[in-house]
Amino acid sequence: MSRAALLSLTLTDFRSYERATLRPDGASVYLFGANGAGKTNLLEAISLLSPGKGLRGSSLIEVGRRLPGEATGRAWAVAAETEAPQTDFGQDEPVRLGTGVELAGAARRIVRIDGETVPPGRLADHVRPIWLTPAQDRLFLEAASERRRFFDRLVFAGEPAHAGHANAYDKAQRERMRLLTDAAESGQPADAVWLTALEARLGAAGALMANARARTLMALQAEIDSRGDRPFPRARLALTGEWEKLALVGVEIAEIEARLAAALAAARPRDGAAGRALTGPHRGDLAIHHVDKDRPAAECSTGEQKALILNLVLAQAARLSRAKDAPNPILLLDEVAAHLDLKRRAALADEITALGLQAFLTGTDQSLFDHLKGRALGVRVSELGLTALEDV
Ligand SMILES: Nc1ncnc2c1ncn2[C@@H]1O[C@H](COP(=O)(O)OP(=O)(O)OP(=O)(O)O)[C@@H](O)[C@H]1O
Repeated sequence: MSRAALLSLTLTDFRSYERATLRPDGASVYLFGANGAGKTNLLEAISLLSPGKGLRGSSLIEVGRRLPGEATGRAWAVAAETEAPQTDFGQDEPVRLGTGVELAGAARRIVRIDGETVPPGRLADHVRPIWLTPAQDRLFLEAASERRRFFDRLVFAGEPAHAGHANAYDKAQRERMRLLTDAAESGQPADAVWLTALEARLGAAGALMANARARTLMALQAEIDSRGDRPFPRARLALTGEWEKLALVGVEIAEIEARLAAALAAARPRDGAAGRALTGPHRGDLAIHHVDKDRPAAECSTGEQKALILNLVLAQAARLSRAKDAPNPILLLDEVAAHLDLKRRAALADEITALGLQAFLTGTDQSLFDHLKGRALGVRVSELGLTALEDV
């Protein structure tokens, strides 16, 4: 597989943009401009070239352009061209990707690849964005669910099937809880056959989730440990969930599946009374330890935490950039450079270049990207729109 980088990006009625086009032609891009100029909006548009709600987790109606006072956003579109995979027979024409809604207020977005409407999951065949945003500055203060979500995105970038398993798990979980809470409220027993079928589904999807997380964790840890002389803090990672722990010690997936289904069956009365399932892969946490400081990440400074998480993202990007059968990840780094000291900023620029990755970075000041000059496309974002510098 080739770099699978973006050649062009066009936004129509997306957030603050009536229409804007960016032509990175496969290069990395740094976007600079005043607060509120529209830098993050561009990264968000790229993040929507993958299944899900993008880097802000917004609903579809929020992203359509709205003038002040308008209640509903317009119909919007994000279109991109990516490099076609390099095959033994050479390189094909660029792939055309598109997403958006055709009617304002539509509940589902449409995804098209080369003009054909496809399920959003197919985007992962072409683009795999991984992002780091200011929202993740609070990662270690937030509930475990935020860290799981963050980690699951990294897992997903390497194993797109993970999202399907997580969705199947959530759906079965909601159905099971509805049965159990209805039974608890009515005093009538729940349909045991139906519950058993749902728990079998939860066992199967949950075991696959736990396994994928464990696999990614081990690969990430190996990647972090193997990358020596760098100015980014090394992390020691752990998954605290009981099902991930089983996967980490090598318990077979069929065994995890059977044990999870049995644990859920045994927990019916307890879960019904609590109104939520008290065991399963929706419960664990990602623990990150700063190796050199020998402290949990939560006890580190804001800058150290940012550098730890960035190092995690870079490790995953480095791993995936070597994968033969998947597109390279595209890094979306929102306001990351401003948190890094000079040495780390230089190292980040060198690493993006050395890995041959396409990255999109934002910051208020052009000088934050001095190390990327000549190696990336600089774009000024202002009320005049996007103005590319000519220094690539
Ligand atoms: N649906 C929308 N329609 C029109 N404008 C929107 C919409 N959603 C957000 N905006 C506008 O987009 C702007 C925010 O853009 P963005 O978050 O990309 O800024 P930024 O350049 O990343 O700023 P900062 O440096 O402060 O992070 C705001 O002015 C906001 O009002």
